[in-house]
Amino acid sequence: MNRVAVLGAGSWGTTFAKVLADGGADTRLWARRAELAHEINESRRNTQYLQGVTLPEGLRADSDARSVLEGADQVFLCVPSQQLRALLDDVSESIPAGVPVVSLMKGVEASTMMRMSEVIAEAGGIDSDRIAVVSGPNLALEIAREEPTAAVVASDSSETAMAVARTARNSYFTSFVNTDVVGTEYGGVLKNLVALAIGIVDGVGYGENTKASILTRGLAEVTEFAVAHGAERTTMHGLAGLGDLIATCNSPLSRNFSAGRLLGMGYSRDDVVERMQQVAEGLASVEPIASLAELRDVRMPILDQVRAVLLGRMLPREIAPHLTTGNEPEGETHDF
Ligand SMILES: NC(=O)C1=CN([C@@H]2O[C@H](COP(=O)(O)OP(=O)(O)OC[C@H]3O[C@@H](n4cnc5c(N)ncnc54)[C@H](OP(=O)(O)O)[C@@H]3O)[C@@H](O)[C@H]2O)C=CC1
Ligand SMILES: O=C(CO)COP(=O)(O)O
Repeated sequence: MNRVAVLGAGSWGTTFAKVLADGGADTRLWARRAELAHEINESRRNTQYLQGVTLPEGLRADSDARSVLEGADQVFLCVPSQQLRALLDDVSESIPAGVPVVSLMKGVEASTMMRMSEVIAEAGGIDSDRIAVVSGPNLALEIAREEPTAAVVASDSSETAMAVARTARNSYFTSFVNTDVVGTEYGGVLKNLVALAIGIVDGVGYGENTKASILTRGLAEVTEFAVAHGAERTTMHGLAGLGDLIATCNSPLSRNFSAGRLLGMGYSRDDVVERMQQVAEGLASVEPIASLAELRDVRMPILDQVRAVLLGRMLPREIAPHLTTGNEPEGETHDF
């Protein structure tokens, strides 16, 4: 039996730990607060993050990361992206040698513009063929309720991807594999920005045409960005790209959609951050992704507009009329 460690006991870390335990793995979950670890072990609940969900017996929580990591065959990391480096600084020496290290996160590090797999390689000193990333249409609460779902596991090494996919599989959760780490990661990061945009127009009160327009143009924008950074185009049309856009962009379960909705209702960025109970990664990704887009000369009109709303330079209700780049002469804008 595989022994696995999941670091981070928020909504996704806890859900993914349940996925692994339900797939037969002996699963240890690190919760930074001892009282949360206690609740998980004693009542099989994580009431703050997963209301109404009963956690399996094969999952044990602990607030000591070192004992969670001891003897693990695979390690899964799931804290907010801005916190990953500090976590690795603390625990990387306790990660067993040679085992796969897997990112479940969907952000970039704002200060370095690095993807999570890059932070794992740099701060954790882990070889790229041991690193994997998981992404896809994976709203935590739906999976915790055991609704059938698919994800993608990507690694430079197909052996690593397959080993992780075999562990992250059970009666309600399926993992597909690929070797496009860049595309799989950027799919998860970039759909958060489109979800913010769609949340904004939903908050304004616009209907389905506006949202479908942004989602479809969002896919084109996200694809151009990811391909310019080395992703495979096909990845963006798979689970980690289109799949995650569809799941996230119109679901009240999405924190990014919900944060966008608050912006659309007129709350400021600071108000939104204060009101969010959980991490909305898109808020911290806007600036680094805008900088990366500029570096590769990729035009991202939807991102630009989300950024303008966050900076208070554009009214939320002004987003929709500028779905194309806004600068081309009439007749020179193309769809795909
Ligand atoms: N929720 C979802 O549906 C999905 C989320 N993801 C991704 O998973 C990642 C984690 O998100 P999610 O679990 O949803 O987030 P949550 O907001 O639900 O939970 C965050 C977790 O990180 C912990 N944490 C916060 N700050 C720190 C810190 N400084 N050091 C260590 N731990 C910290 C929190 O601990 P505490 O409770 O003590 O504050 C909590 O356990 C994100 O990148 C997200 O994009 C990916 C797919 C689906
Ligand atoms: O990544 C997710 C679904 O795939 C979760 O989205 P949010 O972080 O917006 O809740």
